[in-house]
Order: sequence, then structure tokens, then C-alpha cells
Amino acid sequence: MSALLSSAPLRNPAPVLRFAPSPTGLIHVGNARTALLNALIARRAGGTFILRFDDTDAARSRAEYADAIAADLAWLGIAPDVTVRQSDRIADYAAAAERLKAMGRLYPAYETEEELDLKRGLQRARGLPPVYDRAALALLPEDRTRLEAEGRRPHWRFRLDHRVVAWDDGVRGPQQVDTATLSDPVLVRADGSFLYTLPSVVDDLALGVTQVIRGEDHVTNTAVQIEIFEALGGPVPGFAHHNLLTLPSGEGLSKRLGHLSLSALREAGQEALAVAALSVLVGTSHAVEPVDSLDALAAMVDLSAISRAPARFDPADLDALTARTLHLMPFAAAAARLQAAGIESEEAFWLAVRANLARFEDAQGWWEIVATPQAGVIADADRAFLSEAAGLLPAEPWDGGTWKTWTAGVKAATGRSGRGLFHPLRLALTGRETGPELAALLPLMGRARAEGRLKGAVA
Ligand SMILES: Nc1ncnc2c1ncn2[C@@H]1O[C@H](COP(=O)(O)OP(=O)(O)OP(=O)(O)O)[C@@H](O)[C@H]1O
Repeated sequence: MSALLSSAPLRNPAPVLRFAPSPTGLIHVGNARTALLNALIARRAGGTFILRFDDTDAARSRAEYADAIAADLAWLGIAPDVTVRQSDRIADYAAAAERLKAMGRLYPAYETEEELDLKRGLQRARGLPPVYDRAALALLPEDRTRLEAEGRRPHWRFRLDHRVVAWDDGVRGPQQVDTATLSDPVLVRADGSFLYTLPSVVDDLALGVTQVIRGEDHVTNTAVQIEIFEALGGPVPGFAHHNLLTLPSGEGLSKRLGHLSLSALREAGQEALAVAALSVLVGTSHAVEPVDSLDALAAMVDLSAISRAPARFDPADLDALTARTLHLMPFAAAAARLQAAGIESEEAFWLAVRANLARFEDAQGWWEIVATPQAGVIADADRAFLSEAAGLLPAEPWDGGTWKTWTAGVKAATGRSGRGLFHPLRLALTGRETGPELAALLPLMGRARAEGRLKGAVA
């Protein structure tokens, strides 16, 4: 291959996406929407999914929340290809800040919070937008020396270009923000710590992020960050801002208040795939449906199908979706969990019971019925009938046709049919009024157990 060809840029480089939560609480279904959209698009395209903890706010960030977020993502089935912590990368942010200072794009400002509040109050009173007036840009070196001698430490603001920043948003279509309508954002606090804005850009550049998918709470940040990407030499990734999820009441979700946290839904027995499907599909033009794998959900992701309005996430919808997810679940997906619950079952057991489960843990009860000694329920009036039926049980081996053959024989011998035939058999064999097809359960139970129960023994 010629040198020219081998150095030609790839036409479709694999995408690099990231989910960047602040570890300040337990992640909720809204955060899961962002995480899943990024992870599933990366998975579908054979790209890279990065988990980045935005933990520069030392006062609010906690290592145990970062661990809990990683565990929640693992529960959803998302394994990041790369995990980074912003607290490990402060030197890079400081270097970027120095570059911006050298270009005249990052300038010191000395106003206190109270002074800024006062300015904003006066602007509002005059009917003006509360945009920072850039007074600090007019300070002379001697002004700064005086302010610092008074004990003031500067915070640092990014000098916006005051131009129209445009991008083609993956969800919202063409977007424009005139940065002249915004305050120059503070990138570095007076104590030297970094706000979210600059580290996020520095990391996206360092990690080669090609596409940023995040909630629409970040739309204004995007205009500012595009200016920073460009000031630092680019490239600028693509952006997509999805709608936010809310509580059923319409109230916003908060990590801090523990709203609809993934860990609470997990503890309530909801299926991870059901939580994932509802988090991704609610508030889109796609119907909410159960899926049998994350790959199936990945195939449904379509950023252009996401609506603009916030979407209500109703946990009541999850109960039905969890059940429907279990009804589709292949044995391969259930096997390890069954084993962890002490259920040493074959595929036949899972296929027999899954359509009757509302929660995964319900499988336990059916396993006990199939595989452990139980007393059936026998009405006095049915005792003789059941004993006769026991005598008609065919010899093993049993298969899916045994139930039909046997009950046809019982019907012929006893003259019973319909409910009078089947209901006492079900009660005696399982102890329950309803449940999986007995044709599937009977071979799992085996002859000795079935015969014992029909005769009123604990078997
Ligand atoms: N209600 C929501 N619906 C959808 N996405 C959300 C929602 N809230 C946050 N996100 C997205 O989750 C990602 C992680 O954000 P972040 O950790 O800042 O969460 P947050 O819930 O906004 O946090 P905090 O309450 O701590 O400010 C962001 O991309 C953000 O847009």
C-alpha cells in the first residue's frame, strides 16, 4: 500500500462517546437515558464508550457515589471501555487555562457574589438582561494589584467571541446561540478549582470524543464550549441534546433528592432491560416495547425520533414492562441468575414458567413446586377422583405430550371434563389456582412427585 493511501483519513472513524455524571448522588432514570443513548450508539457502531466522572467539585463529589454509578451501569449491562476521573486530570486543565490566558481569552475578575448580585439586580430594574458587564476587562494592572492587596483573589472568566455559534444538533436540528447574550462564563473559581465547563472540553479533546449526547439542560453550555473547543484548536465534536425525563407529576428529577434512582428500581425487583427500554424509548415517537437484549434496544435508538418536550417517567408503567421483559427473556440471559438463586434448572423449566412471572424472584416459587416436596391442595369431594387419576399416570419417560395423553385417559375413565377435570388436578399438583401450562410442568415434576401429591402426600 502506498504511503499516501495508508495515511488517508478514515472516512468513517469509529465514534467515541461518553457519559459524564457528577458523582454527587445516585443516578436516576434521566441519567440512565443519557448513559444508554451514548453507550448503545457506541455499541452499535463498534465505537468506544467512556465513563467520565465529573468530580472536580470536591465538596459534593464522593467516591462511593462513583462506585454506585459504575455498579448501576453494570446492572443496566453497560461496561465502559474507558473510565476516567476528572480529579486525576487537574494538571491538564491548568495547562489549558494557561493557554487561554496567554491568548487573552481567560481574564481575572474580582467581584464578590454580593457585588455580582447587586449588578444583576440593577440590570433587571432597568429592564436589561442580567449579563456580566465585563467590568473586569477594563481593569488596569495597578487596579489588580490594589484589589489583590485588599486580599481579593480573582476568579477567571472566558472572554466569549460575541458571535452566533451554530451547530446541527442530532436531536434538535440546526441551532444558533448568540454568545453576546451570555455572561462570560467563570471557568476557574477564586480558590483555583475548575467549574465543569473547561475540564469537559479538555477531556473531550484528549479522549477524542466525536459525539456528545446529553440532556437539553446543556444547550447553552454547548455554545460556550464550542467557542472553547475552537480556542483550544478543536476539533469540535457533534452535539445532540435530548429531552429530560421528569417524575409523573412533571417535577424535574434530582440526584440529590434520590428521585427514581436505578438502585431503588433494582431493589424493587424491576428488570434492568425494562428500566433501560423505558428510559430510552419514553418521550420518543417509538412505542415503548420490551426487548430481549441491549443489542435489540440499540437497534431501536434513533436520535431524530426523540421529542422536544420533557417526558414523564411513570414507575407504574415499569411493572408491566418488567413482566413482559421476563416473558421474552431467553434462558441464556436467565441462567446465571437462576443459579445464583439456587435454582439448578434446565432450559425447560425457564421456558415453562417465564410467562407467569411478574418479577424474576417469582421463579423461586415455581422451582419449589417443581423440585421440592410440597403438599397439593385437595378438596374432600375430589379425593377419590384424584386417587383414580394417580393410578392412570403413565410410565416414564415423560415429555410435553404426557399431560394430554394422561388427562384424556382420566377423562375417559372418570367422565369428568373441563374445569371439573383440570382444576382439581392443577390444585393437587401445584397447590395453586393458576400457573404455567401443566403440560410443561408435569415432566419437570416427574412421576413419583405427581403421584404422591395426587394421593395427598407431601411429595
Ligand atoms: N432529568 C433528566 N433527564 C434526562 N437526562 C438528564 C436528566 N438530568 C440529568 N440528565 C443528564 O445526565 C447527564 C449527567 O448529568 P449530571 O451528573 O450533571 O446529572 P444531574 O442529574 O443533572 O446532576 P445534579 O442534580 O447533580 O446536577 C447529563 O448529560 C445530563 O444532561
